[in-house]
Amino acid sequence: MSATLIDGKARAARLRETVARAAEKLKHDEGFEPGLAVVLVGEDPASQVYVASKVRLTKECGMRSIEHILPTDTNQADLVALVEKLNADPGVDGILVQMPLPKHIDSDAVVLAIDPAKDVDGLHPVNAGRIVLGKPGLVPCTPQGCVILAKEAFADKTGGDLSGFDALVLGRSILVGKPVALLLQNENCTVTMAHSRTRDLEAACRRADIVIAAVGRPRMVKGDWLKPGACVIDVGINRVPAPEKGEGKTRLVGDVDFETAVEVAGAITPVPGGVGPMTIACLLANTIRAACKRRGLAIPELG
Ligand SMILES: NC(=O)C1=CN([C@@H]2O[C@H](COP(=O)(O)OP(=O)(O)OC[C@H]3O[C@@H](n4cnc5c(N)ncnc54)[C@H](OP(=O)(O)O)[C@@H]3O)[C@@H](O)[C@H]2O)C=CC1
Ligand SMILES: Nc1nc(=O)c2c([nH]1)NC[C@@H]1CN(c3ccc(C(=O)N[C@@H](CCC(=O)O)C(=O)O)cc3)C=[N+]21
Repeated sequence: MSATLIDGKARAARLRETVARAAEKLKHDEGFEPGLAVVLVGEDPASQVYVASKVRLTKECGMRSIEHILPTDTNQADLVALVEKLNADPGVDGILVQMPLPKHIDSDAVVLAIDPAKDVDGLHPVNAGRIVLGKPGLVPCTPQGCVILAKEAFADKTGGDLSGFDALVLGRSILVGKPVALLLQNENCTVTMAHSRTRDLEAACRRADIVIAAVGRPRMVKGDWLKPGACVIDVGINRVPAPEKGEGKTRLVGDVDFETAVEVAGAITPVPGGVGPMTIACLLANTIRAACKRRGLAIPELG
């Protein structure tokens, strides 16, 4: 049996369409364009690619993109000063500081400087706390994307309701693992969080109806670790050598061994074309939400 592919690229395009419609309505009814500020420090090539697609898609959705590209040797005080300037700028609705930051900068301090109302990455402790409490707030983009894709996989069976399913989250980072585990609990899943000290990872995986893999280890999760029919959301973005494409060439693979997993899973996200595009679409959706909330406007349903 071969799993159904969960098409993150198509799902993200649909979400961006609703974002574009909401942006157009804000422009027409309220006379403003939501603005997203992206801050990139240094010249990490992967980060440059992500920032470029964020900028392009922000504009495509009819929103304003404000880019700040800073040299690697930017000091922490200058970066925090820029964040504070963006906090105070009424034309800026969302602020994203691309991670990872250069080693000499304390990224916690930078995230803490972001106004929680403009924290479209959902990384500020205030927004992290809101997820823990199950209260509305800005939800981190990748975890949000994972839940949307899991719901998509169960659309036919349960109408997208995830209640009662056993979910295994592999990885416990602040950016992905922890928040996705909390979101799944808020969706009434029974959640297990696994990490590098988990004793029997394979057995934990085999019990799960939903597996979220966010470890950063290329193709770690094998097909025979999965319960037949499981829904597999592969967050991993790993660039590996691809000599078959030519000398020095690389390709992207996930944290799941797609070839064996696709034979056992019921539904699976590909890499690329799975969670990655959802992350950016959710960022744009968060920008609309932040723009409305800050101005006391009703937050539109974005799907
Ligand atoms: N698609 C997207 O939009 C995004 C993709 N990513 C990708 O997702 C992946 C994870 O990212 P991120 O959460 O930031 O990574 P981190 O490196 O911050 O966290 C990795 C987690 O995996 C756990 N882990 C590492 N090795 C093992 C192992 N052998 N067995 C079990 N658990 C292990 C770690 O455990 P411990 O805590 O014990 O150390 C840790 O909790 C990466 O490939 C990244 O590129 C990330 C963000 C967005
Ligand atoms: N403050 C902050 N917020 C983030 O959300 C954040 C970050 N820093 N740092 C790095 C990670 C990584 N990340 C991705 C976004 C899009 C794709 C994406 O669109 N991927 C495409 C392929 C892209 C390619 O070909 O390289 C895909 O999977 O189809 C991947 C990864 C966001 N992150």
